[in-house]
Amino acid sequence: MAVQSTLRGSADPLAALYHQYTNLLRQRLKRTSKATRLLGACLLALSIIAGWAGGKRWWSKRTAEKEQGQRLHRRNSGLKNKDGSRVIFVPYKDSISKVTIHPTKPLTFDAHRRLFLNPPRASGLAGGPYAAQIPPPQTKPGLNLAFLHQFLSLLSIMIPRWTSKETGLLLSHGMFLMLRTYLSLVVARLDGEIVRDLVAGRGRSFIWGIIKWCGIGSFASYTNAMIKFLQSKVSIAFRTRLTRYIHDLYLNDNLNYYKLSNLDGGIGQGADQFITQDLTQFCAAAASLYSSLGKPFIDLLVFNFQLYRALGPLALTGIVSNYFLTATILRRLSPPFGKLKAVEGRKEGDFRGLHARLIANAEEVAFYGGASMEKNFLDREFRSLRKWMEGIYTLKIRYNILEDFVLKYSWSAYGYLLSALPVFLPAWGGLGGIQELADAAASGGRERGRMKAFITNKRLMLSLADAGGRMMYSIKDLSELAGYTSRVYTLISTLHRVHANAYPPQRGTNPELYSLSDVQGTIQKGFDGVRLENVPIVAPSLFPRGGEELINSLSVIVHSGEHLLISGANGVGKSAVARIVAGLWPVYRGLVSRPRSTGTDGIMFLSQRPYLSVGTLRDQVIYPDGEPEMRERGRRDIELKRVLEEARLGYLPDREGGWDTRKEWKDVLSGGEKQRMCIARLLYHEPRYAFIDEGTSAVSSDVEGLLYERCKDKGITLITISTRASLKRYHTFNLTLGLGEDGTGWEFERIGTDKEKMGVERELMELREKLTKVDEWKNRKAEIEQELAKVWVEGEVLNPPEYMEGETASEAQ
Ligand SMILES: Nc1ncnc2c1ncn2[C@@H]1O[C@H](COP(=O)(O)OP(=O)(O)OP(=O)(O)O)[C@@H](O)[C@H]1O
Repeated sequence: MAVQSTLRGSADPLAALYHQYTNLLRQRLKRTSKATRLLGACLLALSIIAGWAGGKRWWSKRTAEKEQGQRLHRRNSGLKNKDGSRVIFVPYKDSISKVTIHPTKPLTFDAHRRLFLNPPRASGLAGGPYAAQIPPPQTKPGLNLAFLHQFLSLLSIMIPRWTSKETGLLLSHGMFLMLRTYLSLVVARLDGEIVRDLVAGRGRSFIWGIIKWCGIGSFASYTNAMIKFLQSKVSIAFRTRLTRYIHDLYLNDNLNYYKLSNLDGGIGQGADQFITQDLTQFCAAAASLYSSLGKPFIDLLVFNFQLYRALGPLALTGIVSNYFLTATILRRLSPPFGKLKAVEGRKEGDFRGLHARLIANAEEVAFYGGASMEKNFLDREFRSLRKWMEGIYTLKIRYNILEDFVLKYSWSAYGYLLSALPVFLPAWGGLGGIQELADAAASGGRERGRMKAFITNKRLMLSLADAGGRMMYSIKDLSELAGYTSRVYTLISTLHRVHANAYPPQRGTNPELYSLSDVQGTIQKGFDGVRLENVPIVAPSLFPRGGEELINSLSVIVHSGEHLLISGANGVGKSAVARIVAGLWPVYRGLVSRPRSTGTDGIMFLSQRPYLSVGTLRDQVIYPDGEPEMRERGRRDIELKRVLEEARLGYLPDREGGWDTRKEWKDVLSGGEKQRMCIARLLYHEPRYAFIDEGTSAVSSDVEGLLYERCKDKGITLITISTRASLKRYHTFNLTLGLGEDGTGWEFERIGTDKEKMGVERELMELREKLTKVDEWKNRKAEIEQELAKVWVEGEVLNPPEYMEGETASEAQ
């Protein structure tokens, strides 16, 4: 027959493989003996029974696990494993799903530090004189070596091992991508055959072709759906890895979550936008890039090969040079999408941050009636974001016109030209040209042959154009990915810097006094007491600036049972002392000694603003412990009830509906109740030492006294920060800050000493003396008022008005 597909010569490799193995299996089965078959049947039966028993056990274990999960979820609780991992239970659909979280090993962080803090010089990310910023400002997010280094560094977190789950996901994704390419090839061939049969008027073949088309179509749809599904799975798997890694680095004993925005400042206001939005977009872009680059790449290889066979080397040269030309033009003319996206991310973050701030302080703003001011801030931020985005869209218009024209229309025209090669230049037209020459010798059917070859080639060309187009579109996607990559890399590098306390002095400059590059103090943990020796109290500034000295050199020691009151005017640095002992602020010079642990048997800090966590009522009392820790310590709800009663909050469990009630506690409890809840935490944890920063300022003085006495009875040594002199009676020592002319002096004295008593008596005598003069002052006051009541007119004195006369008369009486 004259009509032959140019592709028919290539036997379908998958079909051949399938036939070969089914034949092999059939032959093997025919050759087996009766005994072997019997043995096989027995083994099959045994495995079915074993499978059933195993399945039953698995099912009952799962049911028990679910019940336990539901109970623990209700209590906002989980399980702790011996290897340090935690099992938590999260609602999933109508049931509860179990999630095991393994903490990142400290060694992993150490190993990664090289990637994030010490990048190769060639990448252009090495700090140089700009170590204050990561990445340095001269590195623009875009398609460059810096992007490659950043992406590979993040990849080492997203795919930590070849044996990890993500590798499996990527492999199966890749398999489906290849399957899809193969199906496109089959579809292209089938398309040609159907048109050929239609033109030839062969009804049966035509119908058979349509049936095959539908079958392949449904399989192709399944493949497409799986590709999308696996892409989302890859994206969420990447996100899970990165989020857990970042959380482990962000929320740990080194207090990185505090230091990141209060001391380092490398990522601006906060990490929330980075961890939520930017990370999601990065993972989605990275996962889609795999298919948007991977699939077209496979398509390009396969289709180019097929077209090379069908249309000859001239066409292939044309196609390949077309790619290079297009890629060069688009790359030259594409705006810096990476940089644009990175800035957009930052602006989105600022806008979102303002909203979060308003939600957190809604009550305060409402009392002030500050809605219009807040609206101004929000509108201004949104306007800036809008302007930026409009700018991006305007830049995109020009690029999109060019991109569309080049990729859709000029490529199609080029495709027609290439498909016509076998017809007009058979000698240059590959297999198609040979076919053309053969058909020319035979009589009839030439047009039909051309038609089928053209349809097949045209479809291949379309798929190729589509693949090539997607590759080219990926240039833009890649640039945007570079922007997201830069944001996520910046976050992780900054976290590593905070974690490792890596603040090298800036080259060519001397570090400022009290800069993070020049921290020389020592913290000694494991001391039974609190001691500061020649420690300057310094309010830090964001790196690389130096901090502001509040107190030149403080030396204090607090032993067990010697309660200390820290007093002084506002802003002199009372809370700063607590921040330094807690490790929030650096110890620039001198020595700070404190107990090793925070919490039970160690030291606790109650901040000036009472904090209430999300979770149940129980969680509020036992914070920062969770329920698993509480059970581990062998503590029971009945003890919590007693603790609440001691803090004068015994009515709460009944009022709020039990220990497992979850509410927005910061809105439910009053100011005084919040402070008493914090005292309840102290009574629950029973630390040896406790800093209480204005912890009872909203509590009535009688209850305040009771709370202090209760804490002392429990053996807690109190270090109170307060301006209330009445609190002196519960303390042994008093540290007064902010003395002297410049306010950097301090005095440490025992309360109730002779010196102090003399001071009080002197004050009493002065007051008594003043009281003796009261009558004298009263008479003088009356005289002045009488004088003032007269109205002077130039030259004469008018009598006071009538109503004043009555008043002066009554006063005189
Ligand atoms: N995170 C911070 N970064 C830099 N400076 C800060 C920070 N927090 C507070 N300061 C500054 O440090 C100084 C001391 O603050 P601190 O909170 O210790 O005052 P205080 O004596 O406790 O005052 P108050 O009685 O009002 O609570 C203040 O001038 C304050 O502006």
